Amino acid sequence: MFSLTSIPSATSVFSTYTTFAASAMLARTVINELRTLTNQLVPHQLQKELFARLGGLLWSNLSSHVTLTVDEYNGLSVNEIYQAADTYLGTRISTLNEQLKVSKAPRDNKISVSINKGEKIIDEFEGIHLVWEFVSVETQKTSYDYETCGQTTVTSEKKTFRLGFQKGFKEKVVRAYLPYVMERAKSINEENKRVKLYSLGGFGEYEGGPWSSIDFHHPSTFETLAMDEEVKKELVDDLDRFVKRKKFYERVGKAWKRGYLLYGPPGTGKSSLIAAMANYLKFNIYDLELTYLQSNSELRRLLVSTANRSIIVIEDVDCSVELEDRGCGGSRQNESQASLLTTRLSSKCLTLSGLLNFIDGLWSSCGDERIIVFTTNHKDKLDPALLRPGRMDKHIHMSYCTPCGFKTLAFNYLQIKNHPLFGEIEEMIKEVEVTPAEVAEELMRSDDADIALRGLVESLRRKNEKKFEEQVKANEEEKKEDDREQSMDIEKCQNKRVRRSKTKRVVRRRKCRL
Ligand SMILES: Nc1ncnc2c1ncn2[C@@H]1O[C@H](COP(=O)(O)OP(=O)(O)OP(=O)(O)O)[C@@H](O)[C@H]1O
Ligand SMILES: [Mg+2]
Repeated sequence: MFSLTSIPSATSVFSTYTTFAASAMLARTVINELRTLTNQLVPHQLQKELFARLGGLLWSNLSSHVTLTVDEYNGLSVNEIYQAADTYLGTRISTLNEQLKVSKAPRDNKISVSINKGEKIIDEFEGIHLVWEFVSVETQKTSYDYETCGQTTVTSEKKTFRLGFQKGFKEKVVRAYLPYVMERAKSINEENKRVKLYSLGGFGEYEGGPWSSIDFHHPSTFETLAMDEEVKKELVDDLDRFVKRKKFYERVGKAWKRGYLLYGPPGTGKSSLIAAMANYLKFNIYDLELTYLQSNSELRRLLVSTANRSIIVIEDVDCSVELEDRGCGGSRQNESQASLLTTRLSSKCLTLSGLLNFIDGLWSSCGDERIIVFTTNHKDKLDPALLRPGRMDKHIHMSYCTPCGFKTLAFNYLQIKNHPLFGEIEEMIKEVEVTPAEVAEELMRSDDADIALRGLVESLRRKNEKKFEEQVKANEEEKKEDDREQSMDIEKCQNKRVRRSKTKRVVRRRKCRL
């Protein structure tokens, strides 16, 4: 991965010092002193020149130091240390670096800055002074091209980072500093990561496996989500705790997995909440359509090919599988029919709780964090086994819009925190069942807050009237039903009375005969 080159010591400006540590300390002190002094007296351009020369002088003259060479490629495979260094050093560029490169990938949001050939970056780690240098060597290869029947010249660039430090720290640099650089690079990459949406089927970039992906640009975040503030905070805390608990899950011997069941009427934000979770954690989303599945082995293959730090989503779980007891073994005969769920195309039984067990077994062996989310509009239709405690870790109810939710939406869509119509709207929202999606639709109708809010008041009023009419109708129906039952009762009573009087007459006649 990297090679070690010992550079022989040359005549040192610090030759009076016998230990490397002492000379390094002195060097640092001198540099710092000079830095303070020159900051006050010497112009910036001159400073750079001075430090470049002094740095070079010190490094080449220290009694002994080591240079680690980190090539971009290790044979045919990429060198992860090179990649990590490239990412990490992007954050260590100082005002003294002047030869910089900038780049931006087509779908990236950020411009990345890196050092150019020959530039040096100074770093400090637990008292070790380190100098990184970027080296790039262009090589030209001439070969015979059979297509053009002539010579072609291919230019390739061999990129390397050289890391110099005092020899005595070799162990510490390899064992502590480089892992630190890799760890930092990982979190920088996570911060800049683009979330991807993976689906089964044929859209997006096909990456060789069963999933194809597209960049996920859903704008939903926890700030824009209209939901009970307490539930929201609880969920964010739960996610934070979950991602930090690798050791805990290892200790208790459980798969590092968290399951959420989101339930509520259409348009209350279940899918938006999943998007907010993915954006918050920077986890990719895998949209698992159970109806596509042909067999359990296919399910296994799909789950195995999902990457770690991801959210597996099974939407509308009450509809994505058919309820059947066809093809199930004897042991399943006792289970309620509702708990037997088979995929449409499969003749094998697959219960959702079984699916969870299956996932547990699979993921406990790979040790990476996964989240699984089920959504449904009808919690009551779900497999009771799935609702048992311990199956899904959290059940989250996405409700109709609340006054508080309305304020969040008004801020999202109109950037307002108050308005004379707010009071009236909040009162109406308490009375009417309106989804956040419906409120959002009204608020989107105009950029003018007055117009948009008046439109919302109107639509809430219409909804209220409709609700009132429906209520009146329902009351009338109920009354009709009551009347019908009452008249049936009267009829029954009359018939009974007739029967009873007939019986009495018969009894009287019998008595008379006696
Ligand atoms: N709670 C919410 N907060 C913010 N916006 C919301 C919320 N609920 C719905 N919306 C808006 O309505 C649109 C539809 O919502 P979404 O798809 O998240 O609802 P859903 O509950 O998943 O519905 P379904 O059950 O039909 O899948 C969203 O794109 C968003 O603009
Ligand atoms: Mg949805």
